[in-house]
Amino acid sequence: MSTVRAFSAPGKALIAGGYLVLDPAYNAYVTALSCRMHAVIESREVAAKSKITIDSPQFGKGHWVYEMKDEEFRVEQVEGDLNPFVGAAVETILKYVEPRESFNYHITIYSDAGYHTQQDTRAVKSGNGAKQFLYHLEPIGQVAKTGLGSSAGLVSVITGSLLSVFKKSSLDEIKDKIHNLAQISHCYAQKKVGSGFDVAAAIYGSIIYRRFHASVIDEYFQNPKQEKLQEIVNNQWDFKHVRCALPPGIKLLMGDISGGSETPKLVSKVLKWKNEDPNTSKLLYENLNSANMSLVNALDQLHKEYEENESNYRDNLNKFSTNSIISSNLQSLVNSLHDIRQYLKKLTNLTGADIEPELQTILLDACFTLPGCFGGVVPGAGGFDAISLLVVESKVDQILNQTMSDSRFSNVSWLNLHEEAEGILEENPADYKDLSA
Ligand SMILES: Nc1ncnc2c1ncn2[C@@H]1O[C@H](COP(=O)(O)OP(=O)(O)O)[C@@H](O)[C@H]1O
Ligand SMILES: C[C@@](O)(CCOP(=O)(O)OP(=O)(O)O)CC(=O)O
Repeated sequence: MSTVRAFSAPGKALIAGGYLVLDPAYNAYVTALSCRMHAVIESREVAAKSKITIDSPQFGKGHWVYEMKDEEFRVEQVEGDLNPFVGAAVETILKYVEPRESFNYHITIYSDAGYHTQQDTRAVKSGNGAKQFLYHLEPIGQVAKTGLGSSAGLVSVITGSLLSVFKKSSLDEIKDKIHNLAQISHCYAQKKVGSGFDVAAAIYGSIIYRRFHASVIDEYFQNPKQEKLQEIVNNQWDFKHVRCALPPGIKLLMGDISGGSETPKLVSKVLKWKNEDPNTSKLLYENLNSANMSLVNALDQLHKEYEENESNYRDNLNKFSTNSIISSNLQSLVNSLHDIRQYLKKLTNLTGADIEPELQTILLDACFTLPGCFGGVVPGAGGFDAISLLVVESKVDQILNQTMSDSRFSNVSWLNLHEEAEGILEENPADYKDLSA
């Protein structure tokens, strides 16, 4: 195997399952996006001390060096500002691998344009033209994010690339271990055990996801010993990641609202209400979950319909987009999106958390009148960040044109994204040459 290898992992949109996914009783529907985080890893001549260097040339001060200190596999950062996600990924992997031979790995990170604002950037293409990335002047912490899960992608590609080279493995052989390690590192960097759907999507791609029990990771945080880490990472975790993808001809359209929301604040409001009113919350969670599962079921039925009779399926999509007849499976899709919104609106009113605030309600109602639109939701934690629509693919251009001159959509920027269902992938290192010059 070549000494240079490259990997990429996708960003995400949580289409259904926000808040519920924090509880291992419920499933969520997560779509992986065409916006990906990349890592190019190279083994360099070994120096006096074993070290890992990470460069993120698209951002100011994007340079971090970590040295391994002793036989305990302790890591010390010797260059760069604090980057908790990079630090946690490097530290955890070394503790897990216990490398006995000296090493000097150099990783270069590249992130696709969708993760961050595109203002004040310069585009740079790789030598062979296969990849293009935007370069910012500011350090990463000062560049506005879009909420597609940059830290989950980052931790996943750093973990994936290092474990692949240390173990001299292909991704498929070690994917579950990469997942477990990335979840642990991401939780450690965030100082909390979240639902982990973003890391799971970065590794496994578009998935129906049910979370692991927080105790799996808590146990290690309480006893952060090497043996414990190895035991936990090598164990089979009790969680669900079943591959999924949108049915053919149906496209996810994401609109950036650039209002911004703080997920932790929204989550704490919802959890407070849930504790204070267990009966009402239980009922609402159950109803919201039924609507979420109706969406999953409708998408599944549409796949089956496509496999059984493709021309009939395409005909139904056409009829829907020209506003005449709607087939029963497409009607179920419309109904499920509508129901999800009703329950998220209830959650908004009962908790006081701006999950589907009035402005988003007005916007989503307007979106429903667009040609070929099945409906839409506020993804993830909701708020003023974004909207996600499911639309007939052949109508996308018309939607983009129509909304450009319609004042109801003046605060929406349609994102240049689509579903790319694949999780972490090995890439061709030649596609990244001459980027960081
Ligand atoms: N391209 C990158 N290079 C280096 N660090 C990055 C990069 N992208 C993200 N990060 C790290 O992830 C942090 C953002 O994580 P977070 O606040 O969880 O946002 P997101 O919702 O996009 O995951 C950044 O402050 C930085 O530490
Ligand atoms: C509320 C949640 O269930 C979903 C949040 O989804 P987002 O996609 O909004 O996530 P961030 O990128 O971290 O803001 C919290 C969770 O599952 O961690």
